[in-house]
Amino acid sequence: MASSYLFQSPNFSTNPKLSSTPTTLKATPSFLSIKASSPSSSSSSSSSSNNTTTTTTTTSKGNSIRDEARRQNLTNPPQNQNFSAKYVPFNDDPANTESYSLDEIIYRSQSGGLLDVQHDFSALKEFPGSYWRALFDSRVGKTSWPYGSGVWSKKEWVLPEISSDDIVSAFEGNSNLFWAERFGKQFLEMNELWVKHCGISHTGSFKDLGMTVLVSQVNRLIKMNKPVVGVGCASTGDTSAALSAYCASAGIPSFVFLPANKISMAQLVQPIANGAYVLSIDTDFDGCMQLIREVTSELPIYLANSLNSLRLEGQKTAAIEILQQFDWEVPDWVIVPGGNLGNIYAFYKGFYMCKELGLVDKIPRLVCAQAANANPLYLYYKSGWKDFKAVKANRTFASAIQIGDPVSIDRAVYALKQSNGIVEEATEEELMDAMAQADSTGMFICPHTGVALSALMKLRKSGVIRQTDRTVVVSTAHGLKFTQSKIDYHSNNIKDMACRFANPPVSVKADFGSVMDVLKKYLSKTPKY
Ligand SMILES: Cc1ncc(COP(=O)(O)O)c(C=O)c1O
Ligand SMILES: N[C@@H](CCOP(=O)(O)O)C(=O)O
Repeated sequence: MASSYLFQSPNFSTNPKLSSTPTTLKATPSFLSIKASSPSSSSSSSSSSNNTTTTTTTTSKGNSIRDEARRQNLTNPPQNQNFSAKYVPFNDDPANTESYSLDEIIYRSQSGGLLDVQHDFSALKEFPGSYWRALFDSRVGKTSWPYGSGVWSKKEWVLPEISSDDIVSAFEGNSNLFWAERFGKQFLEMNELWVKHCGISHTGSFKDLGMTVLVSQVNRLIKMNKPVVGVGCASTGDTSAALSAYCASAGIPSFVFLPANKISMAQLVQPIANGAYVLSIDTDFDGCMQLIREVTSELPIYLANSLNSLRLEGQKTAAIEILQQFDWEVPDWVIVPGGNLGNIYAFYKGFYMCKELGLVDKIPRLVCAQAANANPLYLYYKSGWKDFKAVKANRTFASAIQIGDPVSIDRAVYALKQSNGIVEEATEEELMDAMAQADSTGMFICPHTGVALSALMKLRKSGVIRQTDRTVVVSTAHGLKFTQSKIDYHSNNIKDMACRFANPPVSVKADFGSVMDVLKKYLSKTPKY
């Protein structure tokens, strides 16, 4: 290893106040050797792979699913050996031959532009679309390693060359495509409204999909003795939660830069609990992003934000999953809340690959929905794509998308242009009302999904999205991460907001008469079902 550093572990006081626990800790250069691992445990079987030893848990039958995968030679099925992928400059002149192995540590092209993971389509095209559909369908709901994961069930299209032994997975993906029957009918007069619940996931957001890929590749790099001592990110909460969980699972150190007091308590506690080295920095997300870019260019800490195109390889599988869940029928619209703007491109890429490789014959139109308080893409779109300006992102209840200078702006513009897409925005009142309305129909969504639903309501009202259009709203995080925003709303405790759908609890004395009085009053006003 070229150079390595030992970072002091977070040293929290015994009775810490959560808001003050992440502290600025000193990094002390020293030597640290990280042992790459498979998520592993103590017992019986062990094997050698490259230069490290992997120990795996045994099942009652004596074999772990990892062992079983090796035994069945699923680790590198012979038909996969022709598939490959490499980094190329994003959306560059096809005549440019610049490319890099995925085993290189590189985030930008020679010209400073974004990179993209390019798959060898000619090898993938040797198999017809029907082959891929059948293969992917055959893996859903299974426990075979690693294909039981919604991401790794598409391994050949994600990281075709990684050994299954190196994969770090929580069997993420395969998330619910929820038929939002009541919301669709009641508020939009639509029968075909679906919510892709990417937030019902291991760490409660869609970030798990990308992070399993990135951390798996890091695990491989460490096994190859590449100079990596840990993985780092700037975060509005969800990226750091996913990063710390996957790193903890693999025994790899993680470093997270959080904007102080700008993320929810539930999100803050996730990396703390998973043992990440957490820096709470007195700036906003864009400031943290700038810092992590500088730090990762100086220290052998691998960058985990979506600037790193590996992440998008995992995230794109949510798009493939949507098609799969509709039996390979293509919806008319897919609406995605946007912040750093990697995900909108990931969705485009997933749909594009399915079309290009013959699984479907078209792609849906994409909508990217932004909070009006952090809307650089929306403003760019409204200028006719003439004038991009980063903005200072203002506070929004959709705190995970409080981003003013998105790193993937070029990817987002490309995805929207290629899909005849649209950008919409939602004010604070609109997004909070939409979240409350959705919750009142049995969902429990995050404010970002409120942004996407609010965009849908506007597009329905203007007639752009029609009553019969099959529409998928991507729900990006679990509502339980954002309970404070719901508490504020339902307590009517938000300045300058009517909170029209607030449903505050009723305080009542602990006697039968008082309880009966309030119930009778309520029932006399409530419509009968
Ligand atoms: C919950 C949630 N929704 C939406 C987004 C936006 O995704 P992207 O940054 O890829 O645009 C993020 C992160 O940015 C997020 O954490
Ligand atoms: N919402 C994100 C912001 C960073 O986005 P990334 O996809 O570039 O990591 C977060 O949760 O941190």
